[in-house]
Amino acid sequence: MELFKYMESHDYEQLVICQDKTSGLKAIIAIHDTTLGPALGGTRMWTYASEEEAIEDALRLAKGMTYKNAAAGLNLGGGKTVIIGNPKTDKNDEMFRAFGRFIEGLNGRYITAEDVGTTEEDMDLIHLETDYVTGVSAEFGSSGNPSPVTAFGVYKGMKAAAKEAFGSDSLEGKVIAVQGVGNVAYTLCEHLHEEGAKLIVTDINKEAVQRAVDAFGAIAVGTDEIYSQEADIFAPCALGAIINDDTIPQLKAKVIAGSANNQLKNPEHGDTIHEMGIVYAPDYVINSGGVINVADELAGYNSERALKRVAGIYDTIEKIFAISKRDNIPSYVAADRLAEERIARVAKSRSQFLQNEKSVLTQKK
Ligand SMILES: NC(=O)C1=CN([C@@H]2O[C@H](COP(=O)(O)OP(=O)(O)OC[C@H]3O[C@@H](n4cnc5c(N)ncnc54)[C@H](O)[C@@H]3O)[C@@H](O)[C@H]2O)C=CC1
Ligand SMILES: CC(C)CC(=O)C(=O)O
Repeated sequence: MELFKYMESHDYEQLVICQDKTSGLKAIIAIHDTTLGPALGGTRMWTYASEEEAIEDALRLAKGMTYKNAAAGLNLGGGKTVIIGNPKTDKNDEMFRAFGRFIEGLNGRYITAEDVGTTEEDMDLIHLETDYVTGVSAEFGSSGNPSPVTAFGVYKGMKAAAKEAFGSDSLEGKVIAVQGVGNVAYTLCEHLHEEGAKLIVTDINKEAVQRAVDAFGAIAVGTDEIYSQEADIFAPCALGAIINDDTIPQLKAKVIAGSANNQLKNPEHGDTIHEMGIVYAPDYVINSGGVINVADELAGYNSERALKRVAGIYDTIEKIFAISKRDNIPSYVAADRLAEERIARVAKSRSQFLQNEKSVLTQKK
């Protein structure tokens, strides 16, 4: 990859490579855009096939956070970290403390939280070294693990998508195929089951599948069979790039609404499902509940306020469908437009000169 060329073409601000030999930390912090405020985005720990793949993932996910935070109406920019390693075997306390010190060194340009492979306990270790971390334990007056709130937001967004597709937002009796029943999807299934939806689930983890079968009477299917189920709604809650040339022809669902980041393999796949009449709830909008929740910590966490804001994902999704219809564009383009227009408006409103202690006018002769 030609790094500067890539960063320039996607408007990235900064890439920080952090290593600590003692703990084995190998982290990449990507900051995409801080027009709206400091960059907030989680830390992912994953085994990457190469360093290049890890850098690409950090950059891609950071840009996604810029759009997610902007569309959610947060005064925050976009960033993300990936730590290279196996979250089951390669973690140690010193690693997260060392990482916390690197974050502290950025002096508030980047604030972290949980993502795939990291936990509340990891955030608590980071918190020993910096205040620029959210999703830490409730005992520190914080919001804790964001996954249940992400799930609540996905549930609300799915209802808005159901209204668009079926004329009613009731999920009672709807057949919903859920891909991956991990942290977010398990709580999502709780909401769906409570409302009377019929669940079909898959996961590479057999225990996770069994848990959903036992708790919700879900029907278990193989990982390759989930796309072709006779379902009303497909809820991707595991991996990215699962809407692609192979899977689209198999889909029978009229709605795609799930928590996974970067669901469209390429933008063209968003065009194809739009042309097929499938109602797609853009990923970074429907899954923004977690970041809305952790962002609330920055103002002193208030769970009632945060949940009310997360419930607003329903309205944001409705607004995106309205833009999509008005401008005759796919919903993913409508979401991008919403985010980009907000960033452009704020950039313009902040462009006038403001005197501060570094200004030429205040420098002592
Ligand atoms: N946790 C959160 O608050 C947020 C999560 N997300 C996204 O939502 C998705 C799920 O996140 P979590 O539930 O936190 O992760 P998780 O790791 O707890 O759950 C993911 C599940 O997917 C399963 N899985 C992996 N590969 C699979 C495959 N090929 N087929 C079927 N299942 C497979 C895993 O075994 C696991 O049970 C991720 O894409 C994440 O980036 C997005 C926003 C916030
Ligand atoms: C809790 C969030 C900060 C996690 C995140 O990075 C995301 O929404 O993808």
